[in-house]
Amino acid sequence: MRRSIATVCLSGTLEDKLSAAAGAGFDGVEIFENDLLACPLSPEQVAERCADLGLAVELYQPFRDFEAVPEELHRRNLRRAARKFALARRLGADTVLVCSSVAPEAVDDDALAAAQLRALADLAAEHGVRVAYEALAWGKHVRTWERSAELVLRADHPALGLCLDSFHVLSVGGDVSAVAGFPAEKLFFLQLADAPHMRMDVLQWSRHHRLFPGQGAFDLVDFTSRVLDAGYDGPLSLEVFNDVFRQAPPDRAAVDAMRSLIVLEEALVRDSTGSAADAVPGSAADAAAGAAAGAAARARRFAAPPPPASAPEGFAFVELAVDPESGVEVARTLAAAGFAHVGQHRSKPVELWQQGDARVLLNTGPSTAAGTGPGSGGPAGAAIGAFAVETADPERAARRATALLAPVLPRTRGAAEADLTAVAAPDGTAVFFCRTGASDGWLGDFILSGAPGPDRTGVTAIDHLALSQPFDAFDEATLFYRSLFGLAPEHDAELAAPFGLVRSRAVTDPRRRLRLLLDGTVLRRGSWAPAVPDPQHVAFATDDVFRTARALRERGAPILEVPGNYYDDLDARLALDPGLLAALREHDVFYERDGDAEYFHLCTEILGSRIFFEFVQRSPGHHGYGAAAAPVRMAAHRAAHARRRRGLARGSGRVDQDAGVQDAGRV
Ligand SMILES: O=C(O)c1ccc(O)c(O)c1
Ligand SMILES: [Mg+2]
Repeated sequence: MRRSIATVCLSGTLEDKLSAAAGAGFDGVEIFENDLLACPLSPEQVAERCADLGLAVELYQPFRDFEAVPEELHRRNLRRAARKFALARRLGADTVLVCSSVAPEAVDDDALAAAQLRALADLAAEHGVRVAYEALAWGKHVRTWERSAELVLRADHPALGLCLDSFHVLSVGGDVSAVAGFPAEKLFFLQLADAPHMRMDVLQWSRHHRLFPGQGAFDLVDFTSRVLDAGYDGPLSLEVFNDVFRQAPPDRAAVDAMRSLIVLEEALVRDSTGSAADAVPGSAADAAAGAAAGAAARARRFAAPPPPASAPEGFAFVELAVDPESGVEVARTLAAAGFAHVGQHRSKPVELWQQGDARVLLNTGPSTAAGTGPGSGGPAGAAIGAFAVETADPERAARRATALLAPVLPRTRGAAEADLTAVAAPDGTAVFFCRTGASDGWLGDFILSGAPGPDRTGVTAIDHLALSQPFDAFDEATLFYRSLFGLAPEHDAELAAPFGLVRSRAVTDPRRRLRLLLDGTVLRRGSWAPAVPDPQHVAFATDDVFRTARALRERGAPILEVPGNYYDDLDARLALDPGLLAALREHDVFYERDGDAEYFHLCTEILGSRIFFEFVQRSPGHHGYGAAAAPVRMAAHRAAHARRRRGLARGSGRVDQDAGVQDAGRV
């Protein structure tokens, strides 16, 4: 099926948008009126540009406030429509979108609405175009797709059909199951948009917060499959009004959009591998067989899906880009946590440190990270440059990543070194796919100088990585990490942090082997900024957080000091055993409880410019990430940072009021 994108999804001039759409591989576009009005090219030149770029002009839109009005206004509306139909022809578009009226003059009269739509369709046919009629969720009288469908049937004209837009249906809790009975030849256009659940005015929600499929909370697989199974065979067209995408680089947004369609199509055909012959009698099995048959039919209409995700087994390693100064501090802290320097890369200035199954690479050379994110370029100061996902089939995982348009990073490697593919995540982090146990695996690139020592500090593995996301890239990053590894969002939190709201979203695989925490600001940050911009952290799992805390303290690691108020509140809220409370307080350990399941975490101060380590002890039933304490932690990091800058010792009390402010954004 053809893949299309509305120009409203992308930032820039019409020309920017068209080249971005073509660059991402779209087959066509919906041209928005405002984009055309502001464009110096004539409609013919736009048509020519689209043809040169290999883009079909699938639709021109929107034409507003047409139906069910007094006769005099109807005549004027027809004149207006004639101009737009002629324009659509000049653009090479054969379909014009007409959205349901919001005009105060519109009356609640289906017979009148249908008659006027029929007149409109007559006019369209004279111009050689069609009208796709769409119910806006906030239309004056026509708000549901069912009502727009009734009008289309009642008007009964071959040049009049339906435009279904997932947002207008799903935002108000509608569903399209009844579309199965609607004539397929009148299904003219399908617009797809996702959105997060929000409780707000539906127009505002639609105009500001739509997302590409897979980035929000709507069930677009169900929605789209019903429309396709009803016989729709036009393009799948993304129509996303989003304040962030409107200011994001259009080339990247277009790739993000294309990735969302590839993943949606994959989900639409996924059942096709389930064989109907395996079905046992019974209604559930019949339904499953029906779904499988539907998916098989759909599969014939789509390009081949990407190779399936290879289930993640965990983190093979995390690589920290460090400069000589921060490198010393990071290494010292790792050593305090019981890590040993167990290997040296054969050709690069990269050290391998290990404790339990937690492996950390310290890279003092050029960062592996892509040139796009905050971890890239310039002296690292210490940042997460890369991480590697352990999987049984790293080659397939890499093929999936490239099929999902993840940029492959150019890599230099010495003779006989492992051929690892790395792709760049939207935040610039390099992502590798590995099989640690393999004879030709990545460990072979290191000269191993010994096993991790018997130094038991409790650290067993990497629990999760927290990656801060550039403001523009949060939703893109969610989709990227989800789709590459088959992860799903587990938690969404909005934290009232000291320097503004922070979004925090955890994504993980069904077995919770790979946990990623994505953080970003809710609003673009101004000049008032934290002393530690965009901190990232590596959270190590420990089986005894107090043992880890003691080891760190004895060896002089910079443990983050937690304010006493935090523990007083903990006591008030949870009525903890006094012994436990005292231990938490003594060791600067944060605590969270979910039913009987507990989560302990302790942090270091910032090492270098933006990373810190966290040590996490979770009971098996706890799937959180310490969100409750995050604002306290952020303030504590700022306090510690300011104190350090002033050369003061831990516990020296109040922070210099100016320290974090005047040097905001710098270290
Ligand atoms: O917000 C709007 O006005 C608008 C316009 C055209 C559409 O296709 C749509 O879904 C919404
Ligand atoms: Mg629409």
